[in-house]
Amino acid sequence: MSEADQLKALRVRIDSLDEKILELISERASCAQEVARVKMRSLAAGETPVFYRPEREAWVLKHIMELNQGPLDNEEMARLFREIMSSCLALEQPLKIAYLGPEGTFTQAAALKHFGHAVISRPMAAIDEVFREVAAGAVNFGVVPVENSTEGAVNHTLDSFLEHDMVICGEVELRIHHHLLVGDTTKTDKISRIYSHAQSLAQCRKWLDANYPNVERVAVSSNADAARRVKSEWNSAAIAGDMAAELYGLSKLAEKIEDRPDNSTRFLIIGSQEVPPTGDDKTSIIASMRNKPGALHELLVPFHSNGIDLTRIETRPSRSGKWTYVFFIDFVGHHRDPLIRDVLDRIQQEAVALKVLGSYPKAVL
Ligand SMILES: C=C(O[C@@H]1C=C(C(=O)O)C=C[C@H]1O)C(=O)O
Repeated sequence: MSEADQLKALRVRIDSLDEKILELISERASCAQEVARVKMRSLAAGETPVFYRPEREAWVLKHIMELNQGPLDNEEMARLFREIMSSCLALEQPLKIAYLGPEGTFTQAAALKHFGHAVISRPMAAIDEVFREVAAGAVNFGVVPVENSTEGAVNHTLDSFLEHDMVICGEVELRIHHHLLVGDTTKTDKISRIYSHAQSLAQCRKWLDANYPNVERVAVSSNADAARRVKSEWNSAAIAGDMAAELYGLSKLAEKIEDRPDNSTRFLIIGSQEVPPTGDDKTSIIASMRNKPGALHELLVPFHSNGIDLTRIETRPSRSGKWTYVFFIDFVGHHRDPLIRDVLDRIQQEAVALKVLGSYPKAVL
């Protein structure tokens, strides 16, 4: 067979597969619509339906990854299913998501990675505003950064948990690649100012020291904001990610300039919905202890004696007294697991205050 004939035959096959995929996706979407009808029918008076089920979505993605035999890798396949589920859920109810904006931030990328693209996403000017928007019920969920593998905790987010009653419903992890971006009119040999968010400047500190030691580094409210400023200034550059580069039509003078190649940020999904166990969950708590010797030890012993895996511990000033602290702790397990309940009961006896921020499926993607 000639090359042209072979290609023709393959394209006929692809067309027929696409038709089958189309039919199957439509059938799947109809099932999701039916799920919505069933949920509506069994609603008690005054009750609002819950369409979004993070624990179910985590299971679907994991199931797909287990079944997948290639040639697409697991992450790629799960990403496709993530989008199918997002569109199916939007038929039931399009989710409204507030995120730390403006458009083009890594937090927006995290929101889309977690929920897929079929959501209504609203950029907020500050982390606290995301919390307030969720608390006011103006959106279903919020997305905020909580820690970076190079720079550590995002304190604004931790402190916001002290001020708002919020449930953590999920987590997302995103590899963060930073680029040095310039506009069409930038004179690249005359750059005298580099804009970015303070976290991003810190994540690229060594690269900047080596390549632009004498250039002023200006911290702005987000790296998308940095990218926007560069558009109209011939002597400045921005450090930002792909989304911001695309959004503001900037080009990359240098790519992947983060000091650590595994630079990642973890984001939290905040809302008001408790998530049932999936068998592969994490829990976040805030505990404040009496200000006495051995307080931290007392807090940690119950975890150790029950063999619970702590994934993170962070300390912040409590704001209720000078030199008193609260501990933010993440660990593996769900607060409904009997073992975890036992640990929490033991901590409760020693702590001045204990707040379970939420149990949620471990990030799948
Ligand atoms: C279909 C459902 O509702 C939503 C859509 C899902 C999907 O498309 O697979 C999964 C969970 C829910 O977020 C359901 O509850 O099963």
